[in-house]
Amino acid sequence: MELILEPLILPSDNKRPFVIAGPCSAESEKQVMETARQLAQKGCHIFRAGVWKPRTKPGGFEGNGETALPWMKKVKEETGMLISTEVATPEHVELAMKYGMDILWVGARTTANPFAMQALADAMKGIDIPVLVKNPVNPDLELWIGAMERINQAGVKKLGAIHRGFSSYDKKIYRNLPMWQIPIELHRRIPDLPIICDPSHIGGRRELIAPLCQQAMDLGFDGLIVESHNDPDKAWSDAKQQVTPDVLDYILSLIVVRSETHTTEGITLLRRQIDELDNQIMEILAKRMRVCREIGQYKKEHNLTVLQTARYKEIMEKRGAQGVLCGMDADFIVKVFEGIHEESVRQQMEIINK
Ligand SMILES: C=C(O[C@@H]1C=C(C(=O)O)C=C[C@H]1O)C(=O)O
Repeated sequence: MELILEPLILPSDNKRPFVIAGPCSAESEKQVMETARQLAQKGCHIFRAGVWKPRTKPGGFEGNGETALPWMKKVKEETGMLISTEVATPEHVELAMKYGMDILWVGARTTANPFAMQALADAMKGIDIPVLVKNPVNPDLELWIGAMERINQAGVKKLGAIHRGFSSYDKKIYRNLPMWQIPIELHRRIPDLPIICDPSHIGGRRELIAPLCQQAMDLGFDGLIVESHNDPDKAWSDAKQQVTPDVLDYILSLIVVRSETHTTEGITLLRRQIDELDNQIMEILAKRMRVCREIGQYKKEHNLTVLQTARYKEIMEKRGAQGVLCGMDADFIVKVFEGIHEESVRQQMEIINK
């Protein structure tokens, strides 16, 4: 089904990105108000704080719940910022609305559960505020879109998606793997849906926030949601990935925002070159396949197997190394040649079985 969307019009000093900032959790009235005042002073227009916190294991701080909602309301009254929080159950939606929440978001663990999503969507019937849906924890684009469809069917048209990365067992640089190809594909499928990047949850570390914000801008994301705390090292949750309002302001001041639509003469000429080069790649590939078919004919006549592992291995190693010399990633070249080899084997199989 197609999403019926209305534009998300959120306050921002720039066309792009709009920025949502605030602590991971609303810990105390003092912490919420201090962080909010500092953020407002830096020109932030949308405040975030977790009121209900889904934690991996029991026993941790699970948020202050309804107690924190009057603090959020006070942020709005005192600073004029819009307020936003995560909702995971119908009760959360009801309470958030009761205290004047301006934006709701759905967390990754909830998005991953269709029953929870349907219950949330039913509770959202009749509300007219923006709802942002984080990607599910697993890299499943259909599940992400499905969650948004449920909310959209309930009548919520001001929708946005939040890319917060995907869980993996192997922890490498990132807390959650960015797998940028997934939000890129989401944008291709639903071009009018705003996509917001959450560098705090992708990176899991303060130092990664700036490069991730820049990457999101380079890919044309519409907004950012960043965790900011008045005293990050003492945060009750996600201490490592939060920055002070001051640091956040500095990070945002360094971001270069590029435009997607301003096509210049220069880029048109360069794209012509790309078309020409792609034509050459296609011709060369076709030539290579022709030679492979001849090899297939030879194999048929001499009763040889199509797959020649030693030769395949030699090609992969050589091309990988050549790719690196040409400034390309070895894994990328391996993928390209894996694809070429698969097609070459398929074509030879046709010949051998004729
Ligand atoms: C073309 C051949 O057949 C197969 C395809 C290869 C390729 O496309 O480069 C390499 C080895 C074989 O598995 C060959 O044996 O050389």
